[in-house]
Parts: sequence; C-alpha cells; structure tokens
Amino acid sequence: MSVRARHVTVSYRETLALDDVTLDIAPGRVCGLLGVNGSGKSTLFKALMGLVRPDSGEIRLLGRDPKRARGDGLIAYVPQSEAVDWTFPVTVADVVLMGRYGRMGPMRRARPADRAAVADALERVGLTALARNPIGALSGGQRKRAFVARGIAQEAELLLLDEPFAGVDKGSEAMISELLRGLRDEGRTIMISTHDLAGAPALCDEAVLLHQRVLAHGPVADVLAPETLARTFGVAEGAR
Ligand SMILES: Nc1ncnc2c1ncn2[C@@H]1O[C@H](COP(=O)(O)OP(=O)(O)OP(=O)(O)O)[C@@H](O)[C@H]1O
Repeated sequence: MSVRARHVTVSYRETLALDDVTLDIAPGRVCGLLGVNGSGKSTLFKALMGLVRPDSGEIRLLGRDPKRARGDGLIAYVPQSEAVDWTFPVTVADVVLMGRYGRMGPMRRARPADRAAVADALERVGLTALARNPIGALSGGQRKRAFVARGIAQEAELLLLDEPFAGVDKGSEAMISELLRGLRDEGRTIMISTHDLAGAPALCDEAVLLHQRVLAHGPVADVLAPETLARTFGVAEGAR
C-alpha cells in the first residue's frame, strides 16, 4: 500500500481533529479527500507527512514511517494558495529546484542531473518559458503547476495536493488534471483534498469522505450518493 493508516487519532488540546482513521490507498490511484471545512483534511495530510504525531494509531507510507518517507523524498506536498507567501523573491525554476534539495547535500549545489530534472519537470507542466519569472507573477493555475513540477523533480511517489483547483481557471484545471492522470499512470499515488463536494474532481479513482472519522471510502459516485451525504450531514433527502 502507498498509504496505510490504522486507528489514527489526532487532537489539538481539546479539539479532536481525527478520530480512529483507518485507510488504505493503493499505488497508482487518485484519491479525493472530501470533507467540509474543519473536517480534518489538513490534519490528515500533516499526519501523513509526519508533521503532526498521532495520539494513537499507526501510519505507514510505502512501508515506512511518515517522517522517514518524507526524509527519503517520497512525499510531495502542493500547498493551498493561501498558505504560500507569493511575495517571496524566488523564480519558478527555484521552486522546482527545491524538489531536488534532498539529493543535493548540505551545500545545495545543483548538479547537471538536478538541472536536467528541473528542466524536464518544467517542460512537463508547460512552464519552460516562464522558468525565470518570479513565482508571484504567475496565475493561480500556473503556480499550482509549478508546485506539481517540484513534486515531479523530486520523483515523489505520493503527491498530496491541498485544494488544487481553488482559484484556478478551467483551462488550468484541465491541464493539472491531465498532468495528475499521467503521474497516476506511472504508478504514483495522488491525494487531492477539497471541501468542494459537488465539484469533486472527475479525475478521482476513489474518494474518502472525512468528518473527523472516515465516513465513506470507495468509488466517488458511491461516496457522494445522496444517502451517504444525508447520513453524514443529517440532511433530509427530500429537502435538497
Ligand atoms: N494547530 C491547531 N491548533 C488547534 N486546533 C487546530 C489546529 N489545526 C487545526 N485545528 C482544528 O482541528 C480541526 C480540523 O482542522 P483541519 O485544518 O485539519 O481541517 P480541514 O478539513 O483541513 O479544514 P479546512 O478545509 O478549513 O482547511 C478543526 O476544528 C480545526 O479548528
């Protein structure tokens, strides 16, 4: 399994963010992580990256402890747009090169292989012509593509994308979806978190409905079936 979580519980002081989450995600899948604001999606990503330690339960990523998996460069994270300081003076190529830091040693001196990996990744996401532009000068969709390129340059096996389609135009959404499908077809595992249940991306092979607990996990249509949502959110079926 790419992702294997067993009875994972995470709390911040009094707030229970994840409650007994058990989850398996196989390699070569795009999994939508669906849930309303505050349902624990970011916390699950942080736990997968080894940035928050579960109170109890166990997580293995590609058979490794999350911190180890992150240290080995197996996990790439594409943050929510709001989580990034876009005024930070780095170029698009700099952002992508960050994906190679784990391989570059303490001096962070890029070798020809690192530069080639950056060039390939930029080519793949269609940003070669913008490589020297400041990241902040790009559109929302182009910024996301730059971060996906960082994950490609990193050669990550598991890509976690936080709200990748928020603030992104339809053209970029289609392009990002196509990119992610290509990575999936290479056997990589992709998780996409979104609170936009209705717009749950068509590219997902499966979905998880999270609300502190895993309420449903399976084909997207089943997870978003009116009966499941009604059970989840207590909405009377006839009222929608
Ligand atoms: N650092 C923190 N300290 C205290 N409480 C937190 C912290 N981070 C998250 N929480 C709380 O944990 C719960 C889950 O939050 P989380 O950010 O994981 O949800 P989310 O589904 O990602 O929400 P959003 O879509 O708004 O990002 C919420 O009640 C939130 O207020």
